[in-house]
Amino acid sequence: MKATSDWKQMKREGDRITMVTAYDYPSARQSEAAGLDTLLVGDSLGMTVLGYDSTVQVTMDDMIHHAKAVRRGAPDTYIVVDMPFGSYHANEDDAVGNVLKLYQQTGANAIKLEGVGCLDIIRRTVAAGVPIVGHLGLTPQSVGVTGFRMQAGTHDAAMQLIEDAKAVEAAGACMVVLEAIPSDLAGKITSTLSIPTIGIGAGVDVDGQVLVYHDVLQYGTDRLPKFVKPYADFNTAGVEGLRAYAEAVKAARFPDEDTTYKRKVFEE
Ligand SMILES: Nc1nc(=O)c2c([nH]1)NC[C@@H]1CN(c3ccc(C(=O)N[C@@H](CCC(=O)O)C(=O)O)cc3)CN21
Ligand SMILES: CC(C)C(=O)C(=O)O
Ligand SMILES: [Mg+2]
Repeated sequence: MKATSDWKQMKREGDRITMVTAYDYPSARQSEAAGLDTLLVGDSLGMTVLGYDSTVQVTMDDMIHHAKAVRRGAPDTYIVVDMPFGSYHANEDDAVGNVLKLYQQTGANAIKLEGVGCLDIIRRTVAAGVPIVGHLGLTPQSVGVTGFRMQAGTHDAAMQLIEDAKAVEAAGACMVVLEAIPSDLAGKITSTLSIPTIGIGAGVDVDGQVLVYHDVLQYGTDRLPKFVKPYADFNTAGVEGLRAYAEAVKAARFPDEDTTYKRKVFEE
């Protein structure tokens, strides 16, 4: 398993960091078998596996439930878990308590928080011993304010994001996710920071990439964000498999010899 101290070293050596989201035991098992450097139990699980229209409805209990399953499926992979909406903005003491709770109860290796409004929480939880990942650019928990669209598209907003990224590093984060921003800005931030940047819709000039499991594999998703390139088609494979199963049942071709217990318990 990677350690938090490995991330900066990978950046220095130009060894690109691979990350994918995982939400449950089977997706975690597959991701570990595929050799991903790190997994993210993203609050995007609210959309991909719970069917909400945003991540805002996701709770601490949801994150704990899913993260524990991911840890069981990927015991030897570095796991980052998202703090959900509402768990770190009401007041700082509760926020710190919730970070510690998520870290302690799930066996996560790091906890991720969105935005630049939580610098004190990052400082306090890193001081308490929790590795923290930042997340800037499009921060989906602010969908009501920003929409799901590219961020920092003007020179001023780009300059601000560079300052925000420096502040997140200075607060003690060990990595930062950059979501849906122009690639030249992501490149600038990447060369400015000594911690790795993990891009999603941030171009190739970053230190690593993250995508949503269900997007990479086309599993239960229909409309994909602009920045997604799918690498498999679970939708087609799944529907074809289920249709074949239903047809076999209708035609009494399933169950067959091999899938039937044949011990006789009644006299002829
Ligand atoms: N399945 C999934 N994949 C993701 O990458 C993802 C989630 N869910 N849920 C949480 C956020 C939301 N994300 C999104 C969703 C859509 C766009 C998108 O396609 N934006 C378009 C339309 C912009 C507009 O409405 O003007 C774009 O071209 O940027 C971007 C990020 C990224 N995250
Ligand atoms: C898209 C990534 C960065 C995320 O935060 C999530 O999946 O929740
Ligand atoms: Mg998230």
